[in-house]
Amino acid sequence: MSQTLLGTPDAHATLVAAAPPTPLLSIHDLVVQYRTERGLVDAVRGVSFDVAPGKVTAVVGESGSGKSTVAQSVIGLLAANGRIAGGSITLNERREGPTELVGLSERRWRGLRGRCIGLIPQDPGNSLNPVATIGASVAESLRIHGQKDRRAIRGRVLELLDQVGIDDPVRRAKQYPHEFSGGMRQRVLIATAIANDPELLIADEPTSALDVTVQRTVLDLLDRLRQETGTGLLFITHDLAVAAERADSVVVMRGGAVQEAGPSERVLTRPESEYTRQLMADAPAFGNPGKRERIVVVDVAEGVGSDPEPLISVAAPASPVLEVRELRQEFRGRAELPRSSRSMMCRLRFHVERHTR
Ligand SMILES: Nc1ncnc2c1ncn2[C@@H]1O[C@H](COP(=O)(O)OP(=O)(O)OP(=O)(O)O)[C@@H](O)[C@H]1O
Repeated sequence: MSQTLLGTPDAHATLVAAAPPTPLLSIHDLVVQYRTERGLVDAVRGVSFDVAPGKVTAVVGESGSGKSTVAQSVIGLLAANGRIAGGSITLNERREGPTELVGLSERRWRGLRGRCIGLIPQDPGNSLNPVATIGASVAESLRIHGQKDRRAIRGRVLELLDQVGIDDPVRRAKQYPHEFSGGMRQRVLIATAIANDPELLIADEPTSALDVTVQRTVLDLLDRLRQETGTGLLFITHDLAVAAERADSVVVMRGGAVQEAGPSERVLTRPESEYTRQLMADAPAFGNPGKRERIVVVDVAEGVGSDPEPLISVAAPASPVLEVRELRQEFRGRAELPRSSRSMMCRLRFHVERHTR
């Protein structure tokens, strides 16, 4: 007598293997409001999406679309005038299983924040205590979560600094934030965020305050650490090109709502929503190559005197100064401009594809 398909052990194994993994984070129908002089404002209106374990989910959208509000809700750090008015945020926590984050008491948040969810903030300049040494800042995140043994803490701090690529950690740990560059400070903040092996990292525009040359190394570092530790990453960015390069899935937000969500490869190559298409068309380093015009940049010179901006000459620009200014911005995101040789002519040749409207 033939067995039913479901009855065979092999078929069962196949079905189990094919089942999608339980999401690390599930946001369902999230509504967030801010109290303002004009009354209550809905900043997030019914947002739902998941973050898979060990994967990168990028939330993209223009300024004011609600990206940071979602991130702040997930880590329980909404501004004092903000409140979650509806929905749920469930963290599938390694130790305690599914944990509802909406309505969590501050006491429970203190146990969870930093231990289960790490935050990499936007501005490394303002996020470290200026009067604490680098070592003390990283150590603090370990102490908060119960680490008491001074020797173990010191060892772990040095290990973390080394892990995020800070040379000579013994010497560096004794220095203060002002002795570190922006990129180095961001590495320290990443070390702090991963100190307690969180299952979820939230990075809110982690490189937007950094020089373009440093942005890539910091993003590479995040990629490497994520792969090493298996941490899921909720990545807030306005940069679609970065999302395309780094994210497994993308959530496109507009006006506090999700316009479109799915695997980044699909969303950013075959968008279903007109808004995503528009965002892609407007992104300088992104979009439909068929709609681009090629401009050859013939010279880039370091700015001189009171104008530190790079001076860029283009062959046959479609229109004058304004576009050259736009091009400077575009360069920031695309190529390393030589900064060291001020006033020295740098003969560089770049091919820049510029979107034409
Ligand atoms: N503390 C606040 N009080 C009142 N309104 C706020 C507050 N914080 C944010 N908002 C408003 O909520 C909406 C969403 O803001 P949010 O910062 O989440 O957007 P965003 O997509 O992260 O933007 P950006 O990329 O500029 O940071 C905006 O209309 C913003 O003005």
